[in-house]
Amino acid sequence: MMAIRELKVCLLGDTGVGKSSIVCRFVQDHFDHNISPTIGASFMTKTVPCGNELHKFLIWDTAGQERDLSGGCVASLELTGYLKALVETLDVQSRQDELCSDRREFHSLAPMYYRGSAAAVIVYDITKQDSFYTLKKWVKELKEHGPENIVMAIAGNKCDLSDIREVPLKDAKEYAESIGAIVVETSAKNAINIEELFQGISRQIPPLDPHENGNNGTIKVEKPTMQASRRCC
Ligand SMILES: Nc1nc2c(ncn2[C@@H]2O[C@H](COP(=O)(O)OP(=O)(O)OP(=O)(O)O)[C@@H](O)[C@H]2O)c(=O)[nH]1
Repeated sequence: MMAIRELKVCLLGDTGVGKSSIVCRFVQDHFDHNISPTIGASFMTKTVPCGNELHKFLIWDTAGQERDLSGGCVASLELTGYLKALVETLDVQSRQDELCSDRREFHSLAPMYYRGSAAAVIVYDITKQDSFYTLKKWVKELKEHGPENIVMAIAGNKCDLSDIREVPLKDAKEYAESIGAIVVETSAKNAINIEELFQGISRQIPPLDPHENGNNGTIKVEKPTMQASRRCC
């Protein structure tokens, strides 16, 4: 018998750094050169074994670019039944209505995605120094407003393009160490370190107390399963 734990994870970072591509590679082992920019946010799940537990990642992929939410709301509200339940819990619907009418920028929505998250994957593009500055802004925001014990994982994506790199790995490692984050260079395109990124997160999540009897939001299941809740591309 294994305990299944639901872990909310959000992806944050500049537009075009590859957040959706990382999720798509992790959940579906697929890469799309023509992937569309995210509007609002998208949601997927994947369950992976971790020691004596199963970690069911509830992954929120957020939009990196500020957009007019009057369009974004439509996409964001095309939700699965499961997601609807989650959204009701978070009271996202009423907040989105409010935000749509105000046409505020998407960053106002970000707290809904990192609130209650066990982990945040903050992504930058190793070929774009600016995306590393944006990453630092996200870290600052998480430190100030995010959950207290949130696991932070930094992904330096597009490492297949290291010949045009602008951000040295050393800089990312030093920064990650200074904030107590995991860091890994990834390539969603070439499937490099994507599994390892999420395994690293799993390892940072303290195991459940074996004496607890499943009344802490966990479910006992017979066998490990892998699943994706919907297509991302
Ligand atoms: N070479 C290379 N290109 C990548 C990689 N990951 C993503 N891309 C490309 O980068 C572009 C942006 O990828 P997305 O996954 O949409 O980026 P995003 O961060 O989700 O962007 P927003 O939705 O705007 O926030 C697409 O053309 C991808 O094909 C990678 O590892 N290597």
